[in-house]
Amino acid sequence: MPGLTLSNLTPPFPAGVPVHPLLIVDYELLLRRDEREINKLWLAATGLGFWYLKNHGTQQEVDRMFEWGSETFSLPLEEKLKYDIGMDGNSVGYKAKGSIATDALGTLDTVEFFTISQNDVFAYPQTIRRKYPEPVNRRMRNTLLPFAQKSKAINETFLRIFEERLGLPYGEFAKTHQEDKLCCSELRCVKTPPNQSSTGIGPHSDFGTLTIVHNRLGGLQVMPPGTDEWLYIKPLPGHAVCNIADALSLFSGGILRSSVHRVMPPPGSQSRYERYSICYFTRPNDDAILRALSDKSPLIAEAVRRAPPGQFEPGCTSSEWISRRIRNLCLKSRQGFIASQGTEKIAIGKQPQGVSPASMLRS
Ligand SMILES: O=C(O)CCC(=O)C(=O)O
Ligand SMILES: [Fe+2]
Repeated sequence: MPGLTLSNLTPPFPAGVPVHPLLIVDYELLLRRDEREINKLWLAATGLGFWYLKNHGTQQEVDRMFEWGSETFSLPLEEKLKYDIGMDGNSVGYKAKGSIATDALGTLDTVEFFTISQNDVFAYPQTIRRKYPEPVNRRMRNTLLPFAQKSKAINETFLRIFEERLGLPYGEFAKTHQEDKLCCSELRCVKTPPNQSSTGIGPHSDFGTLTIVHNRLGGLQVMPPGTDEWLYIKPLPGHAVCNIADALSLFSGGILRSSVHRVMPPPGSQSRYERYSICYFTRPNDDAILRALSDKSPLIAEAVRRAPPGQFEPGCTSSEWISRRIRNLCLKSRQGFIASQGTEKIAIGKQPQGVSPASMLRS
């Protein structure tokens, strides 16, 4: 079965499966500082923590990333395994199928990842984190670099807006997201083989600051706050799916919401096809201390005051926290799965009711 790397080959997302509507944010309007659009982004970020982004200006780069992903996964398994992520909490390189737990019973995952460090992309041909196979090196300058630069700029635009709305000093997030410092920001392609019946990626919230995902087939599901129900996020052509990740939720004292999501086999007839997704993860600098920025914003201080003590203070740096969670996932066990959970540990199925995106769309 051919892989769906070309958007015009995509079979339709089926009707009749449970879908969660997301707010659609227009990136061009955000760049123009359109107040209505900024309000919409804020509602999405503080409600479900997920939104679609249109007019993001990266479609060509994304198409090339899908080609890169399919080329890289076509390498023989023994070649890919030379770049295995290992068991020590590193996520850069190749993650084979069945190497992480997807639930507390220890059920193994069905997906492959290829993950590239942003530090390596920006420093190429110098190596900062690790070396990569030929399809990565060949596409570093013409595919990975432009995708990373544009995606990074999008997330920086979001961060500036959030900074302002949270009442933080201008440039506060730039201090913990400096391009020339070591960080776990990454570019990733995820591949789900066709005809799967079990979970691809188990329930999780993302480790970092902000995530941008590009999908052509369904499979991504979110659990809306206050429910224990999984709903598909339907891929819309030309739209990215963006979400708040745990570090940003922690920095903001929980005002920005990092929601639980997972990857299941694509629904309906889409399940007969290979599924690829392209992800861009912005994460704080390795040495950034994860804590609510209460001393910088009265709004955050108030949110922390209302929360159970210690909820937004993991008491470690970004890199320590990310490696610990990845190491636990790689234990492939019930204990590992539970220990790998971040802010979602307290959240799955119990998140307080946020503003429903459906009601926001009607307003
Ligand atoms: O493949 C997707 O749609 C999302 C992947 C994801 O959630 C992740 O890699 O963190
Ligand atoms: Fe995720």
